[in-house]
Amino acid sequence: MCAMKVSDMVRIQVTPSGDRAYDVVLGEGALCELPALAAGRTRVMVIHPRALRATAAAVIAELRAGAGAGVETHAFEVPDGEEAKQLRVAGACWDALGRVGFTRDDLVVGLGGGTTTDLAGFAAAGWLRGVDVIQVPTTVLGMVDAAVGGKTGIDIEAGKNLVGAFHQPLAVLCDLSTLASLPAVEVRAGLAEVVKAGFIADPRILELLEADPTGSARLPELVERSIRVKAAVVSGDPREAGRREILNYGHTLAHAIEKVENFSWRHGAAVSVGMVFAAELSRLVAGLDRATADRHRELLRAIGLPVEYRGDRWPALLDAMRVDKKTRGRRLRFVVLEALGRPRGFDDPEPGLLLAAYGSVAAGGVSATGS
Ligand SMILES: NC(=O)c1ccc[n+]([C@@H]2O[C@H](COP(=O)([O-])OP(=O)(O)OC[C@H]3O[C@@H](n4cnc5c(N)ncnc54)[C@H](O)[C@@H]3O)[C@@H](O)[C@H]2O)c1
Ligand SMILES: O=C(O)C(=O)C[C@@H](O)[C@H](O)[C@H](O)COP(=O)(O)O
Ligand SMILES: [Zn+2]
Repeated sequence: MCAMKVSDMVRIQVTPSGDRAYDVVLGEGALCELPALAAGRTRVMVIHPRALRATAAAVIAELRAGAGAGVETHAFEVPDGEEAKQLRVAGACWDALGRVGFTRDDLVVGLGGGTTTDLAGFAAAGWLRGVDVIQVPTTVLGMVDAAVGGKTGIDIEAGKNLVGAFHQPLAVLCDLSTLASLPAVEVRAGLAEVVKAGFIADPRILELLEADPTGSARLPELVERSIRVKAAVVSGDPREAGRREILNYGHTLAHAIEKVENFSWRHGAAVSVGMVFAAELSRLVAGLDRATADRHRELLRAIGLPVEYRGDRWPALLDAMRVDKKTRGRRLRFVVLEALGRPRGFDDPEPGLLLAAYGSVAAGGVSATGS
């Protein structure tokens, strides 16, 4: 795998205050940096989904060849998709680490999409109260968002990502060649978080996607720009004491949709609907101009992402939003845009305004009493 010519890598530093700095390495062949980073460890556990069984085997072979004879390598397979982010799967990871006698100077590698990196990061955060993890995202969404910034966690019955930890990785290796096998529907899901980065901080992203909604012509640039947005935000506020919440744009409703749909919706698809809703709320409560609000729907639709959800689900969504992490007491909190690139928090919108904003995404009109 690493015998091929490795192109120049882009390196983006994340400097979380109070924690060690690390690089996000981006480019074709970034994975080839893993053996050197793993050298000197006694054990490496590669946590990967079923879909990446062959890639994991190749990574293990590279580690055996390049990390030194003393490194013992293990692979642990987890389910594809959101099914991996469950307590019983985290428990299975910890049992696997226990079986091989994983110690504090050993290394976990999270190889896969955002669900895998969230799970592997959480497993690493919990094991012996924290061991090193290197994240190797293999989806667009994982590269531009999930693997960067140290938010790890799992879902529980009460809601999405409700149990987790902040645990910064040692490095993030975004090898663009791993995206060759990624289905188009997963690329589109990842573009939702790219669009988010565009609206909250980097409007050039929106122009690039408007020119080519598949993103394919300029994917490396889109990924790099989005990582730069995320790296800058999490460096300033790694544990979401304040500003980091802007990365939650569109997510209050998105996480509620995911919960109401029993986690069968892709995260990126839910974020797409959530951003159309948040844009309309922004228009109603924060003075966002109509053209920028409409731009959300137009771009997300052009990409092929959903911009509507069931109108009869509003009561269930409202219930789910009450356990969002931004909620304080009984006050719901949303991220809104005052203008393009100017996000901020907004507390406790009037119920009528929330319902009106939901009207902008409600297929078949809103039914406030629900089904
Ligand atoms: N921690 C964070 O900051 C953060 C940020 C954004 C999203 N997330 C989380 O990320 C998750 C979504 O991540 P995702 O969209 O990457 O989904 P995912 O991890 O479910 O991956 C999508 C699917 O593609 C498969 N896959 C992964 N890489 C592949 C490849 N290269 N080729 C073929 N198949 C491949 C996976 O097995 C899965 O079936 C959600 O749980 C979301 O909450 C976390
Ligand atoms: O990194 C962050 O901070 C984000 O909010 C990024 C989001 O895209 C991501 O979906 C995150 O997992 C949501 O976090 P949560 O704290 O709302 O669960
Ligand atoms: Zn997200």
